[in-house]
Amino acid sequence: MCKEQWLFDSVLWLLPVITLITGIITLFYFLGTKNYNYWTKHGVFSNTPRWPFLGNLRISDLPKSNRDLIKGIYDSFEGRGCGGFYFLTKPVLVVRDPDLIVSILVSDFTHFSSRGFHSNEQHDPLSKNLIHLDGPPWKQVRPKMTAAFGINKLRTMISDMDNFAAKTLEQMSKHSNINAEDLSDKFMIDVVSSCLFGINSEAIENPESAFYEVAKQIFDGYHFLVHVFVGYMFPAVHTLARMTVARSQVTHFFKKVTNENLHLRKSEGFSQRKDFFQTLVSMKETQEICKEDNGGSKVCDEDFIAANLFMFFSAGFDSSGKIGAFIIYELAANKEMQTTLRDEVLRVLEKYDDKMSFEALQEMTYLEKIVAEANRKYPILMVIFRKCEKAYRLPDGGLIEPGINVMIPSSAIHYDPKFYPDPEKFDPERFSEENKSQRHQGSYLPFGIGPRICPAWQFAILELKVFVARIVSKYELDLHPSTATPMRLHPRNFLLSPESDIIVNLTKV
Ligand code: HEM
Repeated sequence: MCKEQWLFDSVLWLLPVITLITGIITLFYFLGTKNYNYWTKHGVFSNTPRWPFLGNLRISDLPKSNRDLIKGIYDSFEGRGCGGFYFLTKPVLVVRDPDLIVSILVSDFTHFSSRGFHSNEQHDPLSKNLIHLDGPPWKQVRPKMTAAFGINKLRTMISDMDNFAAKTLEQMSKHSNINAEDLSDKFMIDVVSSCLFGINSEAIENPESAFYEVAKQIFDGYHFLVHVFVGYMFPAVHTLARMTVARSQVTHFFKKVTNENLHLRKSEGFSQRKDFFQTLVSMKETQEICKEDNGGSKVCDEDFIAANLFMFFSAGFDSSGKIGAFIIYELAANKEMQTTLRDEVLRVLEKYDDKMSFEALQEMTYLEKIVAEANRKYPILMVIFRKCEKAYRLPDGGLIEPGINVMIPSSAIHYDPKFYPDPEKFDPERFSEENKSQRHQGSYLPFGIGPRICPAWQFAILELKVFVARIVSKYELDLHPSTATPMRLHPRNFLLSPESDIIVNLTKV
């Protein structure tokens, strides 16, 4: 074959291959960037993404912790009230301005009443819980559930909380040091199980407590994080992969506990108790609507009770448990603060004959400030999630369409020196009456604000106060040399968590 012929044949062969490769690259580029003008089209500022499919994320972001990733996104809109972010190819509105935060979470709530967590109800019995409900069913069940946390009900729970604090102290007396997260989790598990569900979970006393075992499985690994992330960002993928809120053994456990508790209550006569479990039972009996979809409306059933027992148990023990551990850490790291708190607690308890009561807790104002600052420095949820339900005009004219996800990066706001100078410092005086009165409502968001605020926020504050007050009244706390200082945070956990154990030495006072 002559040279010309060979060249001609090669070009003939190569031409379709080159065309195919060019076509694939063009298609890949087109699909990976076709959404990138979404924010510009809707009049919202955004930073131009560099790579197809990655959106505004960068490869260098991947090793970052969740908290640092959120801070990076927040910082990328410095000087603006909000900005359009491309999370991979998905447009998400990120809000910075406290005025706009208050509008979205409070005054214009009707546009943003949904959280946007996806669930696969047909094959996930635990999905019908308050955190995952949106739209009319959420509006219908939320006030009934919140009523179980009214201030008069909370007052009656304090003696129960204090009994568990006494059991905690008894366990502590057997050891010279403690694992703060373990201790705090066990206290919160027993308090939530008893006060809300009338169940004795025996987490503090019984090393083989089934509730403690299942609690560890709920947030162990990344099951919940992946479920929330994929469901929020890519609901279709979530449905296709039949993702569930919890692993199957956890689902089985809460269904079984619900069934047993229902039988027990039936045998006792339902009207005996007035706790949260009873609220759920009443909602089942009055056939409250808890879901509306294409298949019509669904009423509260036994799965609805199991789903909310699961979610209130999980949300209840883990968030408060972590804050309890962070407070112990801060007290052990700061002896002066610890002594001031102990003096206050002992003085007030003496006045009330060592009886823990709502009034006594109210007089512990330094404790109040410490709990508030712990919730500032350790914003457990890191982000408040919303989904736009009704088209919304931003103050500068930008349009937010229904279906668009909204993220309020509370952890980054809590570390913005504009709101909290020297943000790494644990400083209870940020919550003096004077400082509190000057703070913008939209810059302190540990529990959210507005109609979708954490329904149990006062319950959480009370249990934390009882736990911390009793411990400092009996023990001097010092950090064990094995505890990392400064504290390192877990890079990937769904909730803000310490990376390693917080071990604290105990000395009786
Ligand atoms: C220090 C402890 C706690 C913190 C920091 C915390 C924080 C939060 C936050 C930030 C939200 C989202 C609010 C929003 O989207 O606007 C939330 C919602 C929720 N929390 Fe808490 N929480 C705590 C304790 C508890 C406890 C003890 C329970 C139950 C016993 C609980 C149950 C819930 C539930 C069910 C929701 C969903 C409410 C809804 O969607 O209507 N939380 N919490």
